[in-house]
Amino acid sequence: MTMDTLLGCAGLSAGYGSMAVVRELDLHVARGEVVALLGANGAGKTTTLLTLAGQLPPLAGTVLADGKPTKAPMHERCRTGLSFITEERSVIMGLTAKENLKLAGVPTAAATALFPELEPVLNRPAGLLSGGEQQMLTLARALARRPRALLADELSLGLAPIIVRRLLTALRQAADTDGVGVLLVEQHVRQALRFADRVYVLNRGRLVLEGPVADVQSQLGAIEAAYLAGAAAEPDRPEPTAALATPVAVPNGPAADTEKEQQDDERPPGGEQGSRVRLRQRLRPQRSRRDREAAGG
Ligand SMILES: Nc1ncnc2c1ncn2[C@@H]1O[C@H](COP(=O)(O)OP(=O)(O)OP(=O)(O)O)[C@@H](O)[C@H]1O
Repeated sequence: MTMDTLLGCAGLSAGYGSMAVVRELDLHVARGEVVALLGANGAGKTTTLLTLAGQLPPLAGTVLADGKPTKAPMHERCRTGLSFITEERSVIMGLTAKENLKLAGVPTAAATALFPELEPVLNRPAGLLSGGEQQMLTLARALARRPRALLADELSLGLAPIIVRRLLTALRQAADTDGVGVLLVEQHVRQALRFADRVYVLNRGRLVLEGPVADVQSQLGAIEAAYLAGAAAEPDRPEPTAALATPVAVPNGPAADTEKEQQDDERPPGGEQGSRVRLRQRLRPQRSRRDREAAGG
């Protein structure tokens, strides 16, 4: 961790009631970094983001903001430069795109400067926008407020690869140009790794791998096989740490459009409906309206 650390955690256990689903997690995101948090369905990614955002209290350990421990709730964190895009679409469907921006206090010009694609649809109800346009609106709303740190949970759920690239490009630019620190949970693993600087991989709530993307590229095949593809479907199998001892070469580097990657990109992200239902359930008792508005970016 450096002076530039915007958000992170040390020895964090997180979960629901007294049940920890994330254990002993150390993680940090520095200014200008895009960091990918990966893991199979149920690995604890959303729980981690909720806890880092101040939405769930930690069961143990410390959440860090600007390198210092914090217990501030999410609405306070949002006032001091945090933005959290949850996996639920957070635009208000009955309002136009322009009204959604106005409600968030974001000038239309600032949003269209980030996403010129929104210009022709500004007067359309958000509910009639495509999924990609809705997420551009969400991201424009979040980035136009110039956050210092941004948590994004499956921003590209269910979207076409070309839109995923567009959204991730915008995040990368925000990191490069404005120094935003981005922590990204993404189902499109290979896409995410093209844009990320570093990666953390969770398996059943525990960190099993971390490092710069360049260092873990060679292990990507093993990581996918061990933690990202079948792990959720086979919850009782032994911890597959041995798989990582034998790095599997990935024939094409991150910039190549391989057939495998194409398949990865085209694959419908798993557990969409389940994730959304769970998110709603876990937030219902705790989420105030103010939090929801803040979370929307
Ligand atoms: N409100 C809740 N109460 C109890 N357990 C929960 C609650 N929400 C989630 N869980 C459990 O916590 C574990 C981690 O879930 P989490 O949603 O953080 O994983 P994830 O990696 O984000 O998965 P996904 O990719 O499916 O969104 C899972 O076993 C899940 O069933």
